[in-house]
Amino acid sequence: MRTFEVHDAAVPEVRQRDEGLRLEGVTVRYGSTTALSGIDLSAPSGEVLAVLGPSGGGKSTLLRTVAGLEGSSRGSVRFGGQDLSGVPVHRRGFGMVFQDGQLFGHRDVAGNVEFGLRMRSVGRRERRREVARLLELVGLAGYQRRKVGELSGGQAQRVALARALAARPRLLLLDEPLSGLDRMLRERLAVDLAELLSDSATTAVVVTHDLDEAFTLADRVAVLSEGRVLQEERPRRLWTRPADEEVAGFLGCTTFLRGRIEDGIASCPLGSVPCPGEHAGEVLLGLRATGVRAHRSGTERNRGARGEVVRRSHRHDHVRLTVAVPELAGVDRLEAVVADTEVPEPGEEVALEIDPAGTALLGR
Ligand SMILES: Nc1ncnc2c1ncn2[C@@H]1O[C@H](COP(=O)(O)OP(=O)(O)OP(=O)(O)O)[C@@H](O)[C@H]1O
Repeated sequence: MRTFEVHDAAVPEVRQRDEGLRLEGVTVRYGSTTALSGIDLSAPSGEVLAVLGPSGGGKSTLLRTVAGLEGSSRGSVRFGGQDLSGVPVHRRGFGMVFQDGQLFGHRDVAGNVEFGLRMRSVGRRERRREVARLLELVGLAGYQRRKVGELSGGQAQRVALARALAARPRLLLLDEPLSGLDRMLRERLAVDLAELLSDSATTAVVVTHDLDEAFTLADRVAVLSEGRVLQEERPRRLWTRPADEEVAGFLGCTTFLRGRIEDGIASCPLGSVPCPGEHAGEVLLGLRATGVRAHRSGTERNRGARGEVVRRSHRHDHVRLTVAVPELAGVDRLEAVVADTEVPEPGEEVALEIDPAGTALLGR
């Protein structure tokens, strides 16, 4: 059985009026499993908060809690200053798109999208125009009369998204909204959706484990793991200044090197990274694969560290290498990238240099 605990904090009503969504101290348990533990999070009015994290971290539970699907909240989930405890799902005025879509099977695509417009008492001609506009937005122009049962999983998900947007909810809750789509469509829709949310100043919470989705859509990103918020930040800042190795690891850093900052430059055995304004001292650098460039030794690009290629794998626009680095203290192997015009063989020696664009400074 699930228990739901909240610790109500006395925030003055005046300050909360335009605050959008605010969670304080939310704890949700399933029997002996604590799915959420003392969550403090907010999505200010008009902003998109992405909640990112590994599988089982509590993302869906968080969304369901905000939606009111978890039963009796007791006051620390608020929207626009209003305490939502006791407010049932259908009275919250929130739009939801969950992974399983949940379309009305007895209505066609237009009937589903139209539903939200009818709720807003939009006239017939305007409804038709709006349905067409929303279907075009989600890449389903002309699908009005298609039966819901004849849609692919990804198409159904897009209809669910159009239906939620049609209702112009005061808060939009999206659970992996683009996960069922192929890469091209996902990228296009993420950009369109970001634009739409921003133009309509919609407040939204997007739950995802996809970094691109989170960073395209969000004004702020929260990293949730094992029911706790590890860090909440503006996307760019989170990307370049993750709090610790766990967050950095989730954001793609695979190698960690000790370095030192002097005069706004962080130096480590692989090279240096400009970091203007950072105070001098020890630092831990997190390197993504794209933060280490490899060159065949014959090209003699630098006098930095060297390593031996252990493995290589072809990606769509570059080749990724696993490189053994006996010279580097504390690191056996690291991931590096190499241009696909100069791919070394396994066993070959490569020179390594740091690419600041793929690095992060931890704990700053
Ligand atoms: N109905 C349930 N009964 C018991 N435990 C549950 C239930 N739903 C979720 N949990 C547990 O709560 C924790 C958080 O689950 P949740 O589904 O919120 O994670 P998630 O981050 O959304 O995962 P995913 O990315 O895999 O969807 C997990 O440990 C999960 O096993």
